[in-house]
Amino acid sequence: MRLHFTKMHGAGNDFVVLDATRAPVELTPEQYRRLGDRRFGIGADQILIVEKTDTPGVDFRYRIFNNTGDEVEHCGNGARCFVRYVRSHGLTDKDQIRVETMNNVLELKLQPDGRVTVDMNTPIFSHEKIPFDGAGLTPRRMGDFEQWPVSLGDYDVDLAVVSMGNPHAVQVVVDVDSGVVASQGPMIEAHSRFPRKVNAGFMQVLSRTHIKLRVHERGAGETLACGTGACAAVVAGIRLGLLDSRVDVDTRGGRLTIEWQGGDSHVLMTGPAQTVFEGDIEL
Ligand SMILES: N[C@H](CCC[C@H](N)C(=O)O)C(=O)O
Repeated sequence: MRLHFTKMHGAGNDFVVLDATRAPVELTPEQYRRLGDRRFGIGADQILIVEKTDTPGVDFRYRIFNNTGDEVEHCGNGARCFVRYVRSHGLTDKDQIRVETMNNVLELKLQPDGRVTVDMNTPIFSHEKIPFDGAGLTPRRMGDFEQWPVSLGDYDVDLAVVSMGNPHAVQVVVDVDSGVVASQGPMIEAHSRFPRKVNAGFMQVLSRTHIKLRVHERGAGETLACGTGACAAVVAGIRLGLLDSRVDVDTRGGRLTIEWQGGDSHVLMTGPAQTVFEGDIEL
């Protein structure tokens, strides 16, 4: 099967984007893995599928597959690339579109400076919905939030847990470049207290309006940036009393800006979205 694709990235989190608006794209997990493979395929953290939808008030459907082949609920950096893609491929002439994912509807807006703002909806804190099993743990209360002492064997890590539609465990660390991402990321990702695994975020607070963030992503390993991870880290940092309502997030791939007014307000994420090349692949 010959597939036309577009290679894109949002702050270094990279994607293969496939257009399924004219004909359905139904691939096997092995074929998604091949597309994401940096040696035997194109190479990407995630594969994004653009589909039509007949849901009233919604412009497109947005499906996301990690490069391990599993379909997931959300991808923030991918959402920014999504709107860049549909505009540049003539699938819409709107500057603001609404797209539905597995469990969400997002508003995506192209900004005059070329960046994209995504309304990421409200964060989810219910342990049942994250999902997170905190049974038997005594959380440390900080601000109006909790840090949960999850055991990694011979030591505990203090995790703030939140979902942006996909699960995140955020740890406040003194230095994101101290090696903790490589040593702790895989253990947290696969920890039994996260029944559907989890994206493991490591946040270094530089000021109340500026953090450094590295994320070991569920089903992709460490990525150069994680959009939902940046939202989760800022939401957790605000509730822990460490951050103000608008924060610049420096990731290894670029800068994202996250805004959240607390409560039931929506999280807004603004950042870059770039097309790298187009091509065809024989699967
Ligand atoms: N690895 C994530 C999906 C991609 C999220 C990330 N690339 C983003 O920008 O939000 C998960 O399994 O939930």
